[in-house]
Amino acid sequence: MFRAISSLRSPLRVVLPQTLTTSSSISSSSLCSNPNLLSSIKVPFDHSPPLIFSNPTAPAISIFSSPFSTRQKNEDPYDDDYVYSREPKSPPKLFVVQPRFRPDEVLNAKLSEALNLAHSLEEERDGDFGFQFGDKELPPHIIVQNPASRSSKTRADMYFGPGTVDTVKCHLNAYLSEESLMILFLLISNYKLQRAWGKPVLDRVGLIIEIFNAHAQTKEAKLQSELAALMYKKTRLVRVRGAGGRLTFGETGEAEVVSARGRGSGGRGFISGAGETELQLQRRRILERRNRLLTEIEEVRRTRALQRASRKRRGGSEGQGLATIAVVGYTNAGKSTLVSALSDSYLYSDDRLFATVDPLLRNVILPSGRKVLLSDTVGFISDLPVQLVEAFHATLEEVVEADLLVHVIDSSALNVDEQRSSVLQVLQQIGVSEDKLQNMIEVWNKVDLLRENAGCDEFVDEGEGEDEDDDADAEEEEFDEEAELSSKESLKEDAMASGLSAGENLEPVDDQEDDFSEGWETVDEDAQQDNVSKGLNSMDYQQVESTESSKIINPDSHFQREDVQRVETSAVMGVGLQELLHIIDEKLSSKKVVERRSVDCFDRKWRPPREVDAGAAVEQ
Ligand SMILES: Nc1nc2c(ncn2[C@@H]2O[C@H](COP(=O)(O)OP(=O)(O)OP(=O)(O)O)[C@@H](O)[C@H]2O)c(=O)[nH]1
Ligand SMILES: [Mg+2]
Repeated sequence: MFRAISSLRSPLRVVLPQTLTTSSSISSSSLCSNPNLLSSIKVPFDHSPPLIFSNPTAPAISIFSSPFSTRQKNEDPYDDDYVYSREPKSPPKLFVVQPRFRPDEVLNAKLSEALNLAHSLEEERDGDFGFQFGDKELPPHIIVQNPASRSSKTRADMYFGPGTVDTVKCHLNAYLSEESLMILFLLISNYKLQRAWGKPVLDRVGLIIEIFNAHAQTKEAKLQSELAALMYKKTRLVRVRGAGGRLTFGETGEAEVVSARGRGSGGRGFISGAGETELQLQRRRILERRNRLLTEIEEVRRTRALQRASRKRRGGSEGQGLATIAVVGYTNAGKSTLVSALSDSYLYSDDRLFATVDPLLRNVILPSGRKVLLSDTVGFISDLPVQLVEAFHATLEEVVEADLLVHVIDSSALNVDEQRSSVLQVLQQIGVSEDKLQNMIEVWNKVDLLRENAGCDEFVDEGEGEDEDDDADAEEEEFDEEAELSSKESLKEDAMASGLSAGENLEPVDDQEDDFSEGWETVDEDAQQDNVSKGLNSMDYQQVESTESSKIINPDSHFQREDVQRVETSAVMGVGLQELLHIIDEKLSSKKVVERRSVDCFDRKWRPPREVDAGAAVEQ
């Protein structure tokens, strides 16, 4: 069977406009004074509606909104919506600031991913997105000098040197309206940059978490995304020592003490505490909400465990357990498309990154007649935010507990090696056993694009799909986790209500002893000046190092094993699917299948990998 490849929708491929790649060499003064220069830089952007903050009725929780600017003094601290919400119908405008990397292939891969991430942020409505992904214009972007080059002009507090800060500001003023947001990749968000640029600054981690929030549909995914957003927010609360040494909170320098909570008069005419500061208030609320979310997520986790056990008991036609195969891989590798093709069912797939946030199970009948479950799950990304890994505990446990893993790799990706190694690292870090990693099947997907690039317009379909009877018998079964959860909801709500009314799980806040500022990021401008001479602060280095290192980790160094079974597929063309099903069949029936065992993968604190190669090539 012949099929034309040209009919396929190819994934987003970013071609860097020449004007952009040279933009970092434009001095800020010449840029600001020369309008022609500005207009020569291609900044495509539509006039989509502006972001609206603080809509108290909107259910979506956003980390975009700043606690500094949207704090409502009289809000009910126990109101679930106290964490600032935004209007879900308004996808934010983003402007991407991409530090330059060498060589150009690395820069292209990083920029492509950055733009794709920024592009992917859109609220899902009624199970659909407002725009076709391919119809959207790329967000405006600029490439700037990489601060990791540690030039003498680099400022520890601003991350970038003053020239770069000014250049970016000129672009922002020229292209973005007041409501627009900006995203800054590869570094921590920084309130001083926010102040300098007059825009909220969001880092890559924050954007990824925000995309999860926007794309989550089921209750489970929403809970976990919100938890990740909360934890991200918590680490971004800052206290600043401003002029005169006075401690203030956030960019606007609001007064620190905001309530009398924590003051103990004891009726004896003296004050024993200084009151609750804005930081303490914000942190206390985050912790309270976190505890409530954790309670609900724990319930989800228990329900999932029960469902797994019941699936296991139900068994297949020959008495074996109903095996679960987790389909894992980098985001956009084609996992959902593959699961759809194998199970002859429909799963949402799109070029948007993190199109799938809610895990789904599909029935598949293997060539031997054995029935198994394919689990389509959330995609990974390099330097996966720790907040997400920790919050998505319940979802990732499905991967850890699966009988077999199928790793889908986008063989046409610019940075395919980096993507592959990132996934392997995440799998290791969430607690997948070494045996399971060895037994994993590697699916090199999108081979049609490789062949397309090699100049072939068509290729022979190897006949997969001709024997459609096998698949036709595959009874589609979607495990509606929501429905199964609903029967438990009343119980859960009762438990939560009683727990909260009894004050359990809430941190005490009555005494001065409970100093909620402990462990908070305190920015002391004097101390920061010391860091200027040393270059960037340690957090900045960590971010940069981990990002730069991710491109140079040799994926083959640790995972190159002769027995790793690889199969080439094109999920959209139906190529390689039968071969894959046969391999799954063999693996499950052979003794190689690793015994299911419970691994508590989150006992230890997960941290992003830090492999650094001295050969990292960064522009100096
Ligand atoms: N050309 C080509 N495109 C493919 C193939 N498989 C998937 N795609 C496309 O790649 C894009 C991403 O596919 P998905 O199935 O959503 O990828 P995913 O891994 O589930 O992505 P996330 O859920 O976002 O992690 C979609 O536009 C698919 O149509 C393939 O074999 N060839
Ligand atoms: Mg998917």
